Formats: sequence, structure tokens, C-alpha cells
Amino acid sequence: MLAVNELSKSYDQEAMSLKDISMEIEKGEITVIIGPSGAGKTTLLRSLNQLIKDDQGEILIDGLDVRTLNRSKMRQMRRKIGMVFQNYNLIEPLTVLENVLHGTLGGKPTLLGILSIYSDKEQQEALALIKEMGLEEFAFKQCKDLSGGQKQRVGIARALMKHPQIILCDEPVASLDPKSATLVMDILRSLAIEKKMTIVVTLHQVELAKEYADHIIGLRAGSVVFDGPSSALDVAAIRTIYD
Ligand SMILES: Nc1ncnc2c1ncn2[C@@H]1O[C@H](COP(=O)(O)OP(=O)(O)OP(=O)(O)O)[C@@H](O)[C@H]1O
Repeated sequence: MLAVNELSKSYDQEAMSLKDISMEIEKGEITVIIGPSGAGKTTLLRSLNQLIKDDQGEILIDGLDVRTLNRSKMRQMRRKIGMVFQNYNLIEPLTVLENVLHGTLGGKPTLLGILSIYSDKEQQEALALIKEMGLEEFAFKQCKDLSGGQKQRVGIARALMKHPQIILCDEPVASLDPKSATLVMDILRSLAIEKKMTIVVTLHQVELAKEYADHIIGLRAGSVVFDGPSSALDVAAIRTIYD
């Protein structure tokens, strides 16, 4: 469903942040990208939906190279992909419901989006997702009053409003306490298993990666140094990635 072939990226034409990355990511699985700080995890994740451009190689989603798409095809492709961010990227003074409804903006004609006009169906769907995330009682509260873990669950509900096939999560639990982190990872796991979504997550915590990943990619200095199931990530593999 998602394949990367010989992807390279340099921000400054000198140092290479990604070097000939190739990998295959399966539908219905959680793929976790791990590696030390500066290894290229965020660069790789953001290249997948072309938030970072000027890279070389191929990124195939459903067989289409996203690097070669024109504007309208790129818009269509981006509708298939939801993003979840470390710092949540919510509009803090707005309510949980309003933030989740914003997830539909990518698929709306601009004027309706600017006016924040949402149909009854969209509102019902947003409320159902809020309930699914265990946030029913917060639907009409401002996001600024939520905990980090609650904010991240709003971020996931917002991503789900587009009905994405793929969810890219950039360090989604880096700012959370262990219990909140587990809750967020449990949600991502159920999206992969029950909704057959393709989930790609960057993580700093090796233990969480081993617990939740079906597939782990280990990056070091821009290169893939491990690619396998989480059961294969042994001490020697961890050393190769981090030492
Ligand atoms: N906007 C940028 N301009 C120049 N260099 C950049 C930029 N963003 C990242 N880099 C460089 O690219 C390399 C990979 O960075 P990236 O942020 O992808 O790593 P990472 O593995 O996500 O790190 P971290 O775990 O600290 O977030 C690093 O050497 C970094 O300095």
C-alpha cells in the first residue's frame, strides 16, 4: 500500500538527512520508525505526504508516486492521509467539537471551510468520534483546558474526520505520561486492527515500539539499519541503531 524506493533528502545540498531509504509498509499494521535524535525520523514521515519536498526517489501510495502528482491529485492523495503531531496542533481556544470538525476542512470547498459551515451529518460524526476517543464529556469544552493525553485524542479524532486510509503520527506520545501514552497507543492499535488503517508512528521509546509495532524501521544517520518485525528487535539490533 505504501512503498518507498531509494528515497534521499538533503536540506542544504551537503549533509544527507535521508540516504537511499527503501521500505514497504503494509495495510492494517502499525509501523514504528525509531532512531536517535537527528536520525531522520521526522524527515521520513513528512516526506511520505510531501510536507517535506525536494527529495529524490519514489514514494508510492496505492502504486502512485506522490512526488509526481499535480496539485489536484496531491489534494486527493492527502485526503487519504491523516496527520497526528507531537504538539497536537489544535486551536486551543476552540472547543473539542470545533477542533474535530476542522478535520473535514481539507475536503471542503474553501468558502464553506472559511465560514466553518458543517452539516448535521458532519457534526454527528464528529460527536461519535469524540465518544469513541472517550472524550464525550469534553465535547463542548475548550481544548486549552484538556490534559496532554486528552488533546492528543482530539488530534486523532480530527485526523479521522477525513476517513483516511493512512495515519502518520510524529512522536504522538513524546509529551505524555506513561498512562496517557499507553491509551493513545491502544487507540492507534485498534485503528489498525479494527479499521485496517495503515499507521506509521515515530517514537523515541524502544519499549513502546516493541510492544505496539507490527513492523519496526530503525534509522541511524539517515539510513535504514533495521527493518523487521518487533520480535526481531533484539539487543544487538538496538545497539546497531543507537550506539
Ligand atoms: N528544516 C531543516 N533544515 C535543515 N536541516 C534540517 C531541517 N530539519 C531537519 N534537519 C536535519 O536533518 C536531520 C534529520 O532530522 P529529523 O528532524 O528528521 O530527525 P529526527 O530523527 O526526527 O530527530 P528527533 O528525534 O530529534 O526529532 C538532522 O541532521 C537535522 O539537523
